[in-house]
Amino acid sequence: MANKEENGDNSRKGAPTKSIADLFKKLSIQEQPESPKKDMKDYKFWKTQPVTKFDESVLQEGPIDSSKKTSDIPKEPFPMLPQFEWVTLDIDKDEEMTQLYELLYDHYVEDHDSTFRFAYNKDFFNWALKPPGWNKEWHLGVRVKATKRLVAFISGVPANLKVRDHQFRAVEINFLCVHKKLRNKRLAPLLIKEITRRINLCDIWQALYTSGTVLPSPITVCRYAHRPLNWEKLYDVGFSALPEDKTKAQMMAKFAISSSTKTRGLRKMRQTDIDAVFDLYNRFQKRYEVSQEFTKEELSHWLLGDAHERTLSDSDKVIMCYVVENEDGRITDFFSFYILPFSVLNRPSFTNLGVAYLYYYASDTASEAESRFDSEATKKLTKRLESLVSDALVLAKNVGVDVFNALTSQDNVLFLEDLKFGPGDGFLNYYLFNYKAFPVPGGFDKTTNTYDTEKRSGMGVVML
Ligand SMILES: CCCCCCCCCCCCCC(=O)SCCNC(=O)CCNC(=O)[C@H](O)C(C)(C)COP(=O)(O)OP(=O)(O)OC[C@H]1O[C@@H](n2cnc3c(N)ncnc32)[C@H](O)[C@@H]1OP(=O)(O)O
Repeated sequence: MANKEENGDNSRKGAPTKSIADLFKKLSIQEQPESPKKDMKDYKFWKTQPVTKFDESVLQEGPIDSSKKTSDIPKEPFPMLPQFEWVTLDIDKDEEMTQLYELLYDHYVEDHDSTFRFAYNKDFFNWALKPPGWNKEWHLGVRVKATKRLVAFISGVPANLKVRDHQFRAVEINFLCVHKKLRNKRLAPLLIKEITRRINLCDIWQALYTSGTVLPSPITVCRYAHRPLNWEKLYDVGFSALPEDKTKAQMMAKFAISSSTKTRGLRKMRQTDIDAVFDLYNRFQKRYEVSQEFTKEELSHWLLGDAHERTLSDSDKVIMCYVVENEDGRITDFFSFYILPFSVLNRPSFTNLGVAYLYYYASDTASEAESRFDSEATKKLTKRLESLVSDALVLAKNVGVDVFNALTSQDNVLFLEDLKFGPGDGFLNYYLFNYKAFPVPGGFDKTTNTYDTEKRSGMGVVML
C-alpha cells in the first residue's frame, strides 16, 4: 500500500510543499471523521431539520416526517436579507453559466494558498446539472440586489434512490457555495430551506448529499484514495513530494503506467450498448445497500454525456465510459471515470493538472454467486476489477490525467492497494435528508486505519 511517505507527506526534499492527500484535504473535499463535532443543541439550523440526530439509534428505516403534502408548502420563496435577492439561474444562457463558473471557481474550494483550483467548465456543469428531468428551479442562486452579482448557489438534480429494499424519489444536492465575504451570515441555511421548498413543491421529500463537514448524521463515511499517474508532473507542480529515502527515478518507476490497455474486447461505450449496460448496472448495483435506480435515458446521460459532450474530443471530455465485449458480442463489463481538472496558479510551466474520479462500473464476473461476500466470487471479482481499473488508469493517462482518485465506496477496496492508490488523509460523509437509515459500511476500518476488504462498502452511489 502506498503510504503517506510514499505520497510525499511530511518527509520533504526540495521545493514541493503539498502532497496529494494534503491537497485534497485542503480543498475541503474531506475532513477527518473524528473532527470535533458540536453538540446537537449547537446545530442551530440542523436541529430543526428532519435528519437523524447524532445520538439517535435507528430502529426502523424510513421517512422521518411524512406528514406534509405539497398543498402545505408555501408558494412564495423564503424572505431574503434586504440587500440580496433570489435568482433561478438559467445555465442555458452563457452569461449565467459564466457567473456560476466564476462563483465556484473563486469560492467553492479552500486551497489556503490558492495554488490549485477546480477548473470547472461549461461542459462539466451541463453534465452535472442537466440530467434528464432536471429542473431549472433547482439551480438556485442569490444575487446582490444593487449589482446583480451572484454570491451564493445550491443545486439539486432528480434521483431515484434505493436504500436496501425501499425505493423512493429524491434529489441529489450539490455545489452549495457562499461567497467568502458573506460567510457565517446564515445564508447557507436559507439556501437549504428555499431549495427544500422548491423540491417539496414537486412532491419530493428526500435528498442525498455529501460533505466534508460533519453534520447530523452521516449514514456512511468513505475515504478518498489517490493514484499518481504522472508522478514527475505532480512533483514539479508541488503536488507530491519526494520521500527522503527515494530518488525521483524510483518514484516514477513505482507509479509507471503501461501505454496500452490489456483487456481483450475493451472499447468505448456506444449508445447502442445501453440495454446491455443498463442490465449489467442493475445486477451489479443490487449488491449494495444504497444505490441509484436510473432509467436508461438517465444512465446514458451519466455514462455518455449529453449530445454536445458526445461530439467532444477525448481530451475535452468530462465523462468517459468503456465496455468489454466478448467474442460472442456480449457486454460483460463496463467502467467509467469523470474528469475535473485543477488550474495551477503561479507555476509558469503548467497551467492545468488532470484529475479523474472513478465513477460507476459493473462486471458479470462472479455475478452468479449467491452472496457478494462468497470467497471464490470475491477472488474472481478482485482479479477482474484489478484488470479493468488498471486499464482505466491507462486510458486516463492517455487523455492527460495526472492523478486518479477513488473512494472506498462500491467494491473499490478490492483493488485500491494493489493498484497503488495511496489512502488520502480525508473522508467524505454521506447524508440522507428526511430518511432514517441504518449505518452503511464505508469501506475502511477506523480502528486499524486500513481498507476494509472484509465488509467493503455498502455505498453504491457515486456523487460528483
Ligand atoms: C427534500 C429536498 C431536501 C433538499 C435539501 C437537503 C439538504 C442539503 C444540505 C446541503 C448539502 C450541501 C452539499 C454540498 O454542496 S457540500 C459542499 C459545501 N461547499 C463548500 O464547502 C464550499 C466552500 N464553503 C462555503 O461556501 C460555505 O462555507 C458553506 C456554503 C458550506 C456554508 O456557509 P457558511 O460557512 O457561510 O455558513 P452559514 O453561516 O451560512 O451557515 C451555517 C450553517 O450551515 C451549516 N453548514 C456548513 N457547511 C455545510 C454543508 N456543507 N452542508 C450543509 N450545511 C452546512 C452549518 O453547520 C451551520 O448550521 P448549524 O450548525 O447552525 O445547524
